[in-house]
Amino acid sequence: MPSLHTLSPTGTTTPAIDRTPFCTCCPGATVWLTGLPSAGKTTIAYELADRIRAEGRRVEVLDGDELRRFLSAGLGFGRADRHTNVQRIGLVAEILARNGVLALVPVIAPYAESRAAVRARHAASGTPYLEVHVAAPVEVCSVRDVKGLYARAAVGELTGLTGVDDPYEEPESPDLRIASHTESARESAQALYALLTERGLA
Ligand SMILES: Nc1ncnc2c1ncn2[C@@H]1O[C@H](COP(=O)(O)OS(=O)(=O)O)[C@@H](OP(=O)(O)O)[C@H]1O
Ligand SMILES: Nc1ncnc2c1ncn2[C@@H]1O[C@H](COP(=O)(O)OP(=O)(O)O)[C@@H](O)[C@H]1O
Repeated sequence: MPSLHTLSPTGTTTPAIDRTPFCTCCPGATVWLTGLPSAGKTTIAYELADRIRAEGRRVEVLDGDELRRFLSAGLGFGRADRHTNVQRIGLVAEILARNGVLALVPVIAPYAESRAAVRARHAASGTPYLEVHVAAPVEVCSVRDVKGLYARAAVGELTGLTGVDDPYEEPESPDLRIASHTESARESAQALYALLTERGLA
């Protein structure tokens, strides 16, 4: 059953701005979905975004691929560049979240130190932050191989692939760990929705 939300007034004067009524009763938050390539981060983020948007919440998916084309253009996949990428995305997410948006971030973020810095930035501004480990193991991810990266790594066309020949530091105590290899994407999105509800964020 859809939850009850308070709706803001509908504006009529500036057509260029989306004036769709939106829920103002839940605070914004950042939900960072970390995990290996093809673990299911993007699928879960968009599935959840559709559901939450339908309830009148403002929600944005900060898609790693898209952000790397613009915000992080020119960055590679070495440790320093991945850290920079994650900090930049963390900043954007925090700005959105502290302004009432639910920011869903399906980005690998392989280093615990990078993730901790993003969490600390949110804590400093009192902005809710959830870390979700999308935990399909590399054996499953490499079969899914949505973008063909594992196949390219297997024949030596790609090096530095997370989980293959580049590190992935698993979160030790995430707010939620999703077994995205033993359940459907819909079930995974539902588990995350349940956590948001429990924390008063949806
Ligand atoms: N070497 C290597 N390692 C990992 N990932 C790679 C690599 N090369 C390209 N890609 C593709 O880049 C997508 C975005 O990466 P991210 O910005 O999420 O990575 S990171 O957080 O900066 O580590 C990431 O997207 P997802 O597959 O959705 O995770 C990959 O498809
Ligand atoms: N429980 C699940 N959660 C998310 N994706 C799943 C799940 N089960 C199977 N999948 C499939 O796994 C693939 C994950 O791809 P994607 O979401 O692009 O991964 P990532 O963003 O982590 O690289 C998709 O083809 C999706 O349909």
